[in-house]
Amino acid sequence: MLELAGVSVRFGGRAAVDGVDLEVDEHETVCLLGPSGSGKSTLLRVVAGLQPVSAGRVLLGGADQARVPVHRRGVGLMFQDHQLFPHRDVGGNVAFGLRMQGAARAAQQARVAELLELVGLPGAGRRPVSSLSGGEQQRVALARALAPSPRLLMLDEPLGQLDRGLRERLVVELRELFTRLGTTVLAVTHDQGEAFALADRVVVMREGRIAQAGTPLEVWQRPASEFVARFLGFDNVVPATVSDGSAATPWGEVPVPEGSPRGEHRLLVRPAGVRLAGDGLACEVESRTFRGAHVALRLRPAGGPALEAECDLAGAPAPGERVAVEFAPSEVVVIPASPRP
Ligand SMILES: Nc1ncnc2c1ncn2[C@@H]1O[C@H](COP(=O)(O)OP(=O)(O)OP(=O)(O)O)[C@@H](O)[C@H]1O
Repeated sequence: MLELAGVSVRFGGRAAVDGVDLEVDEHETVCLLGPSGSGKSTLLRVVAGLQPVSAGRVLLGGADQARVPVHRRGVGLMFQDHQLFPHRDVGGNVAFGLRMQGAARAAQQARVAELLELVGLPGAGRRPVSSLSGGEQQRVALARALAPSPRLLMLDEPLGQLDRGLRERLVVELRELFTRLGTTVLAVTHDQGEAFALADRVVVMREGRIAQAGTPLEVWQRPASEFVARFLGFDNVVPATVSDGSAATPWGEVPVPEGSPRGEHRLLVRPAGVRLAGDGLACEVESRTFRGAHVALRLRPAGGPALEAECDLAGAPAPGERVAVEFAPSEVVVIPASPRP
């Protein structure tokens, strides 16, 4: 459906997007994820035709888009601030793309009603936009983007402004909706929770390049680099010398999964793999945070950097207490040393 080949965008001397190759299949939802300034929005604007490339090609349905203007690309756009037209009612907003397409009035009305039904706002066509809550405005913006049946829907921080609870609900709704409609989606977010909940595939960006692409599970289970691991919020990363079955680290010997590459690498231990034990690495509890079903501990070990651990609510040690921990190899990932990213 969408293919980017060697796409670069330079502003002055700096590459905001640097030689990106990316494919999005029909019916697939791909989320671009990355820190601020990593080039996500620029890439989206390139696909939409709002940003010329310095190098590379953009193909939609196999056709080069170099000379195709924005309104002929057949892509739908929904931005963070959803930019509804304040002087039009809900129906007028949703009908916008249909008017642009020159659809007949009756067809517009039928499609608007269908879309409002779809996004959970049946019969809201006459309401003024100003009377809607943030979440409702988001739904209207989505209905407006979907109304002309774009072959590719692009979302830039679609839930950016909303509070967390609402975002978590909407992201589930979006996913269900896209699955049901078979929409092809390219979305941008800097929130990994959102990306992982929404996407069939996530693409982690760093300084204009792809640091890792894979299913949410693949990326979560096997971050390709220390950058990706830390971006996902995993802070237990240390240098390690891996030999058969275990690794020498600043925390002492840590068991590693079978088949881990030997040699000088980085080692990640997910917090769930740092377990309180009768015997093991001596640590002092620096802090504990209740996180619903478990407690997150920050530990100061006798040697090496701080460790994040998880334990049950019952019997969670208090700050200042001394504990011992051992490592569960199933939660250990050896990250092969490689040049950037
Ligand atoms: N029109 C422009 N002129 C000059 N520099 C730009 C322009 N647009 C973007 N940039 C720069 O390109 C880089 C990538 O920006 P971009 O907005 O694509 O990042 P992003 O990953 O979407 O960030 P955010 O999450 O903050 O929106 C940034 O360093 C930005 O300052």
